[in-house]
Amino acid sequence: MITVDRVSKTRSRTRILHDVTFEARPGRVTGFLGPNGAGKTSTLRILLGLDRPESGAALICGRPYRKLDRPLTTIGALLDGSGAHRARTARAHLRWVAASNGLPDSRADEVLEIVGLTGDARKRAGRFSLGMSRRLGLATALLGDPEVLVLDEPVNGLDPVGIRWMREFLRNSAVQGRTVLLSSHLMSELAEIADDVIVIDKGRIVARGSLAEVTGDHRTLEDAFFALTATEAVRPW
Ligand SMILES: Nc1ncnc2c1ncn2[C@@H]1O[C@H](COP(=O)(O)OP(=O)(O)OP(=O)(O)O)[C@@H](O)[C@H]1O
Repeated sequence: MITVDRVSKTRSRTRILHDVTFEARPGRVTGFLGPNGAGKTSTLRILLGLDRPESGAALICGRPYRKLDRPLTTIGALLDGSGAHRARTARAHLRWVAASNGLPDSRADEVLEIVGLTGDARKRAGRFSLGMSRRLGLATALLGDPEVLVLDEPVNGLDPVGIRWMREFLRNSAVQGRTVLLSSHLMSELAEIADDVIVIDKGRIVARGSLAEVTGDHRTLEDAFFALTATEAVRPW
């Protein structure tokens, strides 16, 4: 369970988050949708303890990130990149992160298998393609078998096979009872995968609810989004 309660943040004298409030529940994929610069990454960074809110609270299973004991066992996060040093092999990276959270070495091979990287365990992270790096990042997030997964733009740059794999993986994670929160500016992608949707625009939550509730009477989530944010769709020539 993720609870974000009236989180505000100012950067360079500009308020970038205004009383951001939402929940992401177990067993559901929650899509965090907004245009470039809306405040998605800033919100996720606060949730993951990488930044502090000015006011309000972002809680994971009832606690702020910094109060979690062995955080990897509660929450796994995928931000940009795999987080691995280029010269380290995939397995060495995973063993190093596992050790830092008191997890056994054997977990490294287990998560490599889950993400389909068993055959690349001895390859250096610097030689991984974008799709492989994304899988390695996900493997790292899964080390502690966490009940919450947070992913920032997880399908960005992936090919159709990678997108489908990621979509199925996230759906299965929710079916297993995990809380899955993913950010995206890709509306059609979110409509494919999300049970619940939170829409953020210019640092404010402008809609939240099930996919059907947020889509409302509009034909698609994209149409609903443009109506909610009153953004002029860029017309083709
Ligand atoms: N370090 C910083 N200093 C000043 N402003 C910042 C900083 N980081 C982010 N911002 C501003 O905060 C706002 C929200 O940025 P954020 O990266 O959270 O958006 P986003 O929704 O994740 O966008 P994108 O889809 O492009 O990743 C933007 O206006 C951005 O310019």
